[in-house]
Amino acid sequence: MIQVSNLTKKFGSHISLDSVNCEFNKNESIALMGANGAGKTTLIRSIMGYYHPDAGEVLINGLNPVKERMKVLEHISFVPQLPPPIKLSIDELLQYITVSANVDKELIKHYANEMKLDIAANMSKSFFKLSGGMKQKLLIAISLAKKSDIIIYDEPTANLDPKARDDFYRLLKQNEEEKVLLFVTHRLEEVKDLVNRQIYMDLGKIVSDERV
Ligand SMILES: Nc1ncnc2c1ncn2[C@@H]1O[C@H](COP(=O)(O)OP(=O)(O)OP(=O)(O)O)[C@@H](O)[C@H]1O
Repeated sequence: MIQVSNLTKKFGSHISLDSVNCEFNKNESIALMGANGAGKTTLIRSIMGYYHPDAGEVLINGLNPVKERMKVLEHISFVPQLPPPIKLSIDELLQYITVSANVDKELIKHYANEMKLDIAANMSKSFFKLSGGMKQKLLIAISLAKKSDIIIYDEPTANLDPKARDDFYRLLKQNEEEKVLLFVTHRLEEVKDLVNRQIYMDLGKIVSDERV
């Protein structure tokens, strides 16, 4: 589903990805780990077509994510490390997502409810005025409701309290079948039951890739 071939990405003279090769297929749940600056975020941004590679390529279901970004993003649910500074109200945001990405609004509300986010009480509030944890819960609810075949999470639990983390992992467990789940994390023990592949990066390279 995701093929990364000889992918190199530089920022100035710094090599963030150094000829990376990997493949991610259906029914794989991958913990992507490594020290700060190892290249994890650069890899997932490259998968989503944010960056032009300096060499090599990424293919998502055969499509180039830089050239066919909109088509590729239809297949991907993504929750970033830091929530984006969205100025829309929750109501407007849900409306926008429902129309632009064809996501079922009621399903977003369902998952928000499962994440113990009181969406009804916050409908008119701006997204950026929610607490860090509330933003993350809403983004997670949207990512699950989107029903994509590729789910990418870049350390999504930093702002979640332990109960919310448990809720999140439970929902994810119910939703991982027939998908690629790519989970950037520094806490393997939290996602151990969820993943069946563990990849470590260092200095822009994959240094270990184990199926577990
Ligand atoms: N937009 C950018 N401009 C310049 N340098 C960048 C950019 N994005 C990443 N880098 C550099 O690329 C390297 C890899 O960064 P990346 O964010 O991919 O690491 P990471 O493994 O996700 O780290 P962390 O665990 O801290 O999130 C770092 O040295 C970083 O400074």
